[in-house]
Amino acid sequence: MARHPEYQYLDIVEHLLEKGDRRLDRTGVGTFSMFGVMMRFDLSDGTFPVYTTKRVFWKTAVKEMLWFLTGQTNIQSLLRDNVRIWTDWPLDKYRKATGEQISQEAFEARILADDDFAQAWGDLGPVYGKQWRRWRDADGKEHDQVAAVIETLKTNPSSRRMVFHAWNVAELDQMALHPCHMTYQFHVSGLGGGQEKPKLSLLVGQRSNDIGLGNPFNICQQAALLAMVAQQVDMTPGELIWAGGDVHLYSNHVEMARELVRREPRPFPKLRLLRKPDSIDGYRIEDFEVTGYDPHPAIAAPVAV
Ligand SMILES: Nc1nc(=O)c2c([nH]1)NC[C@@H]1CN(c3ccc(C(=O)N[C@@H](CCC(=O)O)C(=O)O)cc3)CN21
Ligand SMILES: O=c1ccn([C@H]2C[C@H](O)[C@@H](COP(=O)(O)O)O2)c(=O)[nH]1
Repeated sequence: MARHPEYQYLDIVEHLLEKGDRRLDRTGVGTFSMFGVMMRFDLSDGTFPVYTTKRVFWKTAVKEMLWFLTGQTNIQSLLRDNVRIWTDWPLDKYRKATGEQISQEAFEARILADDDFAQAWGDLGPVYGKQWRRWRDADGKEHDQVAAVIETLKTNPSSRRMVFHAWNVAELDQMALHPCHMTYQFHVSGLGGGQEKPKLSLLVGQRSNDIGLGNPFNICQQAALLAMVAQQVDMTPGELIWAGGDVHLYSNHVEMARELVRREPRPFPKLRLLRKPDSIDGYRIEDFEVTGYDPHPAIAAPVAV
């Protein structure tokens, strides 16, 4: 039997544990790192690559992807959806600016209850959603890169120019964090005719990746994006190909990593979209049906801010 595709991930984890380059990083936590990594996941049979060697909260990750697609950049809308993974950055900024040692819970409650406060303190700047849907050019015109890619997929699917990306150099200094997953490039195969629908693949270029927390989220949310776009253009999902630049294990994730490589992967779940919305803007978390997910237990780990 073929080796379980999750071993691509576990091999990276193991390599970082054994041979990772020890370095200090921006957060001060310290990492074990390697540079230049690729993984490929075949999604054509409905496979949804949610890792199984720990429970991955795939709904949270997919909700984050849906939030990117809305073009929003304020954590208020994430919190309304009970997604708390971005709170640390505005919280850190607020504490440093005001000296107030507010708890995460109290800060989140205030963002939710007080729109003015959310405006002032909950915005992450022009991060992913803004760049994907409303990239501003030098003349002030806004570009919807996602809609443009979908339009090209419908009208000229053999194009080699179906890309959207978030690394807007002019606006980097206004972002809470620089984009980590940066380039999304689509490719269609099987256009030569025949019975089968064409296959849509996605290559994601990610300059920096937290292998313990970020990667499991990124892989399943990128697979979810591919499934949505494929459905919109009436194609079958092909491969998700993921290319990482600085791929690192934070030093406070070493115990989790050792446990992950001790565990044996179980079959990946399957994803089905229960509804076809009129456009890429119409998806909701309820549209994602995931079956056969039977992971090992969750492992809690701190996020480096
Ligand atoms: N250091 C770092 N790692 C990241 O992965 C990361 C950042 N920073 N900054 C921006 C976003 C935020 N991301 C995050 C942040 C936290 C979790 C996290 O804590 N995940 C938990 C469960 C969280 C939950 O369900 O609420 C996990 O066990 O996966 C995941 C991704 C991904 N990105
Ligand atoms: O989707 C994401 C977002 C962020 N990360 C990680 C990668 C790094 O550990 C930090 C970002 O720090 P930089 O100093 O800007 O590289 O966040 C991720 O893995 N996935």
